Amino acid sequence: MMVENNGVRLNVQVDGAQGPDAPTVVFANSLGTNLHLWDPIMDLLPAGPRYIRWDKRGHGASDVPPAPYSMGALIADAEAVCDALAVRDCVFVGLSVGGMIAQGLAVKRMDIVRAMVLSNTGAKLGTPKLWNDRIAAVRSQGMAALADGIMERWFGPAFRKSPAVAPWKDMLLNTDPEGYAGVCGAIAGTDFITPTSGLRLPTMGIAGSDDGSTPPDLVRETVDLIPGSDFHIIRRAGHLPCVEQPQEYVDLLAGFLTRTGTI
Ligand SMILES: O=C(O)CCC(=O)CC(=O)O
Repeated sequence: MMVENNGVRLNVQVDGAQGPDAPTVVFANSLGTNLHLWDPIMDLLPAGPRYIRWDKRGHGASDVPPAPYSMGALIADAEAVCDALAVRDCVFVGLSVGGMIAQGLAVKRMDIVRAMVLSNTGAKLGTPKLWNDRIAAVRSQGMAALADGIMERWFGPAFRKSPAVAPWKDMLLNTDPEGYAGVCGAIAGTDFITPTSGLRLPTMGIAGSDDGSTPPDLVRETVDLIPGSDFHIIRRAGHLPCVEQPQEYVDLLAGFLTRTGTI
């Protein structure tokens, strides 16, 4: 289905239970990926909840407005998706920039987010210079010039050398450079350290031992801003542990859904 936010159409997929009465888990994906990032875990997730995911603006089958995007716009997109599907009290799982969206949405809409999973993310990612250099590179050279470096940060060495890496590299290469640059702009302008420090909700952090984008210490420092949070490292995984170690990822999610009374 398509959901519109301020003239931008967002591609949304709902799996599992249908309808707002079921406990709901919402997934927000990372830069250069689309909602199929979550495909490897979908069949492993516990039955019962409604599972919602969408393509961020500029990614997948969603519209590609001109770059740059603001983090406020990405959060408003998440809000529009959740409101269109009458989501209340969900568990919001955000990976990387998706985890920034989780933090921003939790600050803005506690009625939507009851608990969150901050996966491979931070309250602040990199520096404005890093993102502005990335925008300049994608604009002048396209996605292909960035792809090998990104694969090194996304995946551990064994996965990177295996044939399994090909569809994920294709997903990146098929990302619209305008959409990619747009989301880089949103990350460049975001520092959630102060707002996230004020959050009080059940939170679990997940990191990948080989993550070259958001290393374990960054994820740990971020979830430590929220009292009572817990933190887990998945071994033999990089920036996208839901792809590299799907069963371990689901085991952590299922444990969190149980602890938060979602299932
Ligand atoms: O993955 C994200 O959403 C942002 C972090 C990043 O830069 C990933 C990468 O290394 O390309």
